Amino acid sequence: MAELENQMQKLSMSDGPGDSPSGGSSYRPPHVRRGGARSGGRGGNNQGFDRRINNRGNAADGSFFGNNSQSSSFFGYNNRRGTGNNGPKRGGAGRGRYGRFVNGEHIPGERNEALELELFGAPNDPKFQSSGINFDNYDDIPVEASGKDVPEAITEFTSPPLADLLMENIKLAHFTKPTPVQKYSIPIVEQGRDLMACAQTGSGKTGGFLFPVLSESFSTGPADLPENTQSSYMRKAYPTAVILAPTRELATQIFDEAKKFTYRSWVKPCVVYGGADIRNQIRELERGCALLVATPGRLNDLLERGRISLANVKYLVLDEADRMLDMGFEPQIRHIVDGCDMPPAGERQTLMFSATFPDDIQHLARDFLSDYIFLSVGRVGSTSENITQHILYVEDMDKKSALLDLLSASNSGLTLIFVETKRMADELTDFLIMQNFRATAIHGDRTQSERERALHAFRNGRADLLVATAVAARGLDIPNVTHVINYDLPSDIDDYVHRIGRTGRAGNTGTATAFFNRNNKNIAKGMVELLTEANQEVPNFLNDAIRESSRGGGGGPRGGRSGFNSRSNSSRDFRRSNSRDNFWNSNSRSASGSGSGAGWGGNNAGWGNSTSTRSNNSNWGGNSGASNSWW
Ligand SMILES: Nc1ncnc2c1ncn2[C@@H]1O[C@H](COP(=O)(O)OP(=O)(O)OP(=O)(O)O)[C@@H](O)[C@H]1O
Repeated sequence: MAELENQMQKLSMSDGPGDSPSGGSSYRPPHVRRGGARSGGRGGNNQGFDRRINNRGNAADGSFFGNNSQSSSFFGYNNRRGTGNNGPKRGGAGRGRYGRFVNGEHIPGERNEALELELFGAPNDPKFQSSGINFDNYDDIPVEASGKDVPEAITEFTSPPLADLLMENIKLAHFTKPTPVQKYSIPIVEQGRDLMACAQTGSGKTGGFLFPVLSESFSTGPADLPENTQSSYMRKAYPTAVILAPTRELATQIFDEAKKFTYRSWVKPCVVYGGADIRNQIRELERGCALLVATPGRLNDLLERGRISLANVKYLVLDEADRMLDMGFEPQIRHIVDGCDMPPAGERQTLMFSATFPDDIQHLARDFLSDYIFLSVGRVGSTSENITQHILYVEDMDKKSALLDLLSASNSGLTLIFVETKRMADELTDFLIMQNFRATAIHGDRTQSERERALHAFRNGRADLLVATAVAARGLDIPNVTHVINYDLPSDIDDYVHRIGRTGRAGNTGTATAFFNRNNKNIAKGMVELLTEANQEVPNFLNDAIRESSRGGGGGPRGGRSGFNSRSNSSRDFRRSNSRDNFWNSNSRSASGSGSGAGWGGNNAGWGNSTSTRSNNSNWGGNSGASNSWW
């Protein structure tokens, strides 16, 4: 990484005159600077980590292209995973590992060493994310929790409030203490409240919803099946918890996390997503499903086929809700929440999690959440200081050379390269392979098995470069990603936040480099705000670009949802801005460090009015369409 930092210095903006907006800080390709010698690929052995080879399904090295990673990620270990040489007997890793809930008591399944190794890894196994040197710094991030009667945060993982079995599983995962979002979410959910939580990328939001939901489920056991269910000729799944996620990869990843923390419990997790064989998913659902992770489209499909009922749902989690709406899942989500048999807000608990919450998404919360607590760890949409950000001025035609320079300077860890189009992802991957780099690609035009193989290769380090479109921007937690390169910047600053958040996770450090030029003027302002806030260097050309934009200099598309040239305005709970409701005279907590949650505001005077505001929510689904243009 130090070498990379040095190389960054060499790519300094003051290299010489150019045609950047500031007139003197453009990137100079190597062939101009030093006579055209191109840097060779890391590894330099052209092992053919090629999407074309992937397409042929023809294992060049026989190690990963040939295997069917799909089966391991979807079916779960209880029926497909190999038993290995020293593996368990049939039934050891199979159904015997599940616990039971008998007469109000949770009886955990047997322990199984081989399965534990598979789920939790050996200590220091690089395939499993371990917390980094800056993990404790999360405690310094200011936390604000607003809403009525915000519960006191916990400071440690303890039982109570967490169920004993969950504590054991948390220990197996080598988690020693909760992250800020977990410190708050655990008591909030335990007390039956709804939650909208915003915390920086890589700061443990998945545990933030899984821990309390599982802990409660372990303690309360399965819900009774609704009446008349036995008469159906089809076996339906009646999950108690439903987690919606925008992409198949993220759904799979949440499922994998759920497998860890449900280990030996009565809670059987399942995952369903599009692009995979629905019959296999149905078969798996028929074996029972207490916690369902799903992408909205596939869940709708299964609901329409009568394979799932939502009548027993106690917990609904919307992970990366803003992205789901961006992707056009709005009608499906509304149908799932409002048009089927799910209990209404107030009778279920609803949790929304993301690192960014634009205002329009916060308004959505009015429809889905009831009397919720808004939690923000740091400023909404901020980036982690664990990520060192570099912005280089690079014209489009010089990007390939600049990329080669960067790659030749970094020789450890995995690098994720974001581009805007699927075509560009393929083109750049081909280019990198030609340069002897071990690259693969992930984007929406690849088949599901190709996408899974690409991710698998990247996770295992067999391909150390992954060229990706926005499909990989959200939520993916891949250990040892040390560098994220925005070869093409996104047009929405929130997308930039999520993309660079693939590095610098769980207290680890990482580097993010972006190629900026006139076409990206629309996010210059947002970037300056982000960089300043995260104590990063702000190059002059960004300020020049802002000035040029404000003079109406044109160029580049308009900004994303956040609006032209600016970041999302949602730095806090949007209900606060509704001063007529007198909403925020109420009880909030603001804390950092110990999470002790000193009172903020401190009086409850506002709740007469705010209660009436919330009571409108009982009509959600009825009039919300009219009042909320987002839908
Ligand atoms: N309490 C903890 N102690 C140590 N590591 C943790 C803890 N909680 C989560 N982690 C690890 O931190 C990493 C990031 O967690 P997670 O993927 O939940 O982040 P996130 O906030 O959801 O990120 P994103 O916004 O990108 O989705 C994971 O590898 C997870 O295993």
